[in-house]
Amino acid sequence: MVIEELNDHQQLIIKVIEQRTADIEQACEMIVSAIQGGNKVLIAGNGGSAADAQHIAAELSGRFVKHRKALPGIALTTDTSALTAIANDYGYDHVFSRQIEALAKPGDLFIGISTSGNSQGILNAFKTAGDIGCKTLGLSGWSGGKMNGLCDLNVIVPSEVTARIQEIHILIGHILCKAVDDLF
Ligand SMILES: O=C(CO)[C@@H](O)[C@H](O)[C@H](O)[C@H](O)COP(=O)(O)O
Ligand SMILES: [Zn+2]
Repeated sequence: MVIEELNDHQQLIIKVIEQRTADIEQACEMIVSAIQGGNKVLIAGNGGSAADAQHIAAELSGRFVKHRKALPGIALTTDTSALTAIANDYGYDHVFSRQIEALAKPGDLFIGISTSGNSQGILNAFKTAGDIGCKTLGLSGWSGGKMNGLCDLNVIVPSEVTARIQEIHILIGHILCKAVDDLF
């Protein structure tokens, strides 16, 4: 079992290198240009992708590898008061879009993470972020799901296995953080 899992991961990395390098480079340009322009990066996802959102945000406000100034990365998955109030009063599908309505400004970058590309809360968040004039970056899997067409760039990990997709998402997250570190 273990060697099969490791081999699956390795095969997927090879596919990502072959098929998605240009998209990941474009995603790096999006985050670099948002940060250079003095904008915020807002990030959201469910379950393991919520953890990814927090992980990436913390590496912006804290640090990734090198010491540099603190940067505005905010995960929309951490404020349990906001999450529970919005879910209770408006429905779970609004937990991210409502926070975006409250916090986002034109030029900010919203990163929505969904392995299926179909989580309604993330889809609503893309619609609201786009309406406000944010740049929008998706990290997804399968064929991109309903996130296709809802974000400026949807980086689709070519797999149908949630765990494998998530493993590549955090790799992409670290590459985005490296691109930001390289600015300083
Ligand atoms: O981490 C895992 C599975 O590896 C789960 O927690 C997973 O993130 C959850 O089932 C999510 O709700 C899946 O949502 P999504 O990626 O399709 O948007
Ligand atoms: Zn997981």
